[in-house]
Parts: sequence; C-alpha cells; structure tokens
Amino acid sequence: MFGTLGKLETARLMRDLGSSCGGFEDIGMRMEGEIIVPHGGDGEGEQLTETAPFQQTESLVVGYALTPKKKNSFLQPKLEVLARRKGICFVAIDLNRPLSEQGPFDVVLHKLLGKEWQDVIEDYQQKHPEVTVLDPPGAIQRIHNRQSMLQGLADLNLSDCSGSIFVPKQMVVLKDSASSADKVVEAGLKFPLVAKPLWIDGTAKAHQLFLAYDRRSLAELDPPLVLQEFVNHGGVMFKVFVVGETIKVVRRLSLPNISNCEKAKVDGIVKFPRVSCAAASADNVDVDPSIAELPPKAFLEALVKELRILLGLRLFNVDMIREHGSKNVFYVIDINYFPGYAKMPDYEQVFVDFFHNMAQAKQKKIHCK
Ligand SMILES: O=P(O)(O)O[C@H]1[C@H](O)[C@@H](OP(=O)(O)O)[C@H](OP(=O)(O)O)[C@@H](OP(=O)(O)O)[C@H]1O
Ligand SMILES: Nc1ncnc2c1ncn2[C@@H]1O[C@H](COP(=O)(O)OP(=O)(O)O)[C@@H](O)[C@H]1O
Ligand SMILES: [Mg+2]
Ligand SMILES: [Mg+2]
Repeated sequence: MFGTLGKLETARLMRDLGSSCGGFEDIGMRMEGEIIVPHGGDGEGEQLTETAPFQQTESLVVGYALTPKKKNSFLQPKLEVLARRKGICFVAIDLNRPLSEQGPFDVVLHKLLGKEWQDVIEDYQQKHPEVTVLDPPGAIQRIHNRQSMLQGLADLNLSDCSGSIFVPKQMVVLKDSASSADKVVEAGLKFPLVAKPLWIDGTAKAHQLFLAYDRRSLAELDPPLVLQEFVNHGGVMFKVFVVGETIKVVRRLSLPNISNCEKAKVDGIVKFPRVSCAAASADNVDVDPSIAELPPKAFLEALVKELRILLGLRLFNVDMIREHGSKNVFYVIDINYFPGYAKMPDYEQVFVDFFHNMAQAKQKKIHCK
C-alpha cells in the first residue's frame, strides 16, 4: 500500500498517524529499498535495509529548492538515510508550480538566486508564518554584497576577550576604477589590495579575485568591486561553519604572506588562485603552530552568537584569518550563506540533529497549545 505513495505523502502519513506507533520510518525505508551508507558517523559502512531499527518520534518535512550542484553535494544518500531514521524527509520543490500549492512543509531550505525567487519565498513566508524558511531572503541578500556582508562586524561587543575581531579596511568602487586611485589613498588603504567583485551572483566570476600591487594597476580592474587591504596571515585560514547552534571550524590553506620586498618589486595585477576553496584541509601541512592553531572555542562561540543576531541567519560560514605575528587578532574576510557544507566534517549528523531539534520544538509547541 505504502509503496505507491510519494515521499511527501509518506512523511505526512507518518506525522498524521502520530508518534506513538513505532516503525513508521520503516514505511519510508520500504519505499526506497536498500541503501548503502558510504562512510563515517552514525551508521558507518552500514547496510540499511527495511529491517533497520528506528527510534524516531516526530516527523518533519523539509522542502528544498537548490541548484543541481548544491543538491548533489548536500543531499547525499547518507544524509537522507540518517534523516529518515529521525522522521525527517526531504522533498524537492517544483519551481514550475506555485509554492503554496505544494507541501505542506515544516521547513523550506533554499539557495537560489534572483529577485523572482526572493519574491516567491517572501510571499510564501507571509502566507505561511508557521513554516521555517532557511533562511529569510532579506538576510541572505545582505550577504550577496561584499560591502554589506561585513558591515557591523567590527563593532560587535563580544563576551569573550580571548580574541579580537576586525574586518580589513576596504572601499567600494562602483565605476571607473582608474579614478579610484586617489580615493584609495584618501581612505588610507595600503597596497597591495585584494580586488573582489562586489556582487555574489552565483557565477564563478564572483569569486575571481585579483591582487593589485600599485595605483596604476587599478585601471585594469572591472568594477563594481571592493578593494580590500591584504592582511598577512601565514598562509592558513579558518572556515567557521554554523548550522543553527552548532559551530565547526576547519583549517584551509590560503595565500602566503607578502613580504615588503615583494611589495616593492611587483607591480600590476595578479589573479588570485582559489586555494582556500579546495576540499584539502591544512591539517596535515607543516605550518608553525602559532599560525595553524584554531581560534579559541569560547571566542568563536561569542562571535557566532553575535553574528547569528546581526546577520539573521542560521546557515552560514565565516572565513577568518589570524593577523600574522599576533596571538589572536582575527579578520573576517568573507561570509557565505549555505556554504559547501559537504566539506564540513560530519555534516550529515549535524544537519540531522539540527532538523530533529526543530521537529521536537514544534512538537512541544503543539502539545503546549
Ligand atoms: O566563497 P567561498 O568561501 O569560496 O565559499 C563558497 C561559497 O559559499 C559558494 O557559494 P556562493 O557562490 O553563493 O558564494 C559555494 O557554492 P555553492 O553554494 O554554489 O555550492 C561554495 O560551495 P562549494 O562549491 O561546494 O565549495 C563555497 O565553497
Ligand atoms: N583581505 C585579505 N587578506 C588576505 N587574504 C585574503 C583577503 N581576502 C581574501 N583573501 C584570500 O582569498 C580567498 C578568497 O577570498 P574570499 O573573500 O573568501 O572570497 P570568496 O567569496 O571567493 O571565497 C580567502 O579565502 C583568502 O585565502
Ligand atoms: Mg571565501
Ligand atoms: Mg565567499
């Protein structure tokens, strides 16, 4: 009987039947048949069959609207299996049909670009305030501009003093980068400068950065962009991933320091290689421990606590560098909405716990009414 139901109907049925009956997740498993969990964490290398035991209670339907690339990297079989064990079901949103006619969803998880989608999701959130939209489009919008993304960060009042946080000095160039040279000097920005496209628009070009060594080279750049001081940091950066209340930090390789000698000798612009987005971490590379040491835990917790409020986001990451020669002076250089979580250790379990907590909170709310 259940084999003819779609994922959404099954999830609904699970919920409607309530949490008192064990084995509802079994229904979901039967539909999908046998699934091999590739590796790691809960259910490592395990062959999950329809007889696999479940201890699920609540159920949660997560409608998702993601690019094919994001869907492939994020919605791995292991995530779906672990989620299903907890009664969490992922359902693709059909972009060709009105959103309100789909679902009902408990959560809408999305990362799509464009004003049209923003309007759809805003309208949906207004009509369905009971649905958790991850995350609100207005908050995401702020992250799509490299100037607004860092605003307010330097003024944060952190409850932990084991580190301090800054953003590199930067200015926006909207047009005519040649005439920006004087403004750069006026603003007190020191070369070399990192030139970053102002808008994050989902294209590879938005991530094509340049290093501009001198005034003259600015004319070669394509506005709109931000010009940001390069901060020496010893070639290691930290990606701080946030999923709701959870924080995970990984080291990545970054650009080496630029010596005074190099600054004096080199001119023009140089394309930035995308070292830091490689999946390879900097963990096994031989680096000075004072450079590679992770930011203090309490400091990160205090920072993220403030950032959640400032940004109004639950799914994001922060790229941070430690100023070379300092103990714990950090610069935030980039913030990403719904970043490449597949490269975050144990991301599947982290997301399952995140959604499971949501399901429990929702359940509690219903019981309290
Ligand atoms: O900016 P950096 O620090 O490099 O981090 C990037 C951005 O978050 C990208 O999103 P956006 O282009 O919106 O900024 C994201 O692409 P997707 O969200 O398209 O996957 C990348 O995911 P990976 O490509 O999986 O690494 C992630 O590595
Ligand atoms: N101000 C800076 N000083 C030193 N290195 C930087 C600076 N800004 C960026 N980088 C380096 O360039 C990489 C990419 O820059 P980032 O701002 O994170 O752009 P993207 O959104 O494309 O990841 C960073 O991970 C880091 O290695
Ligand atoms: Mg980055
Ligand atoms: Mg980025």
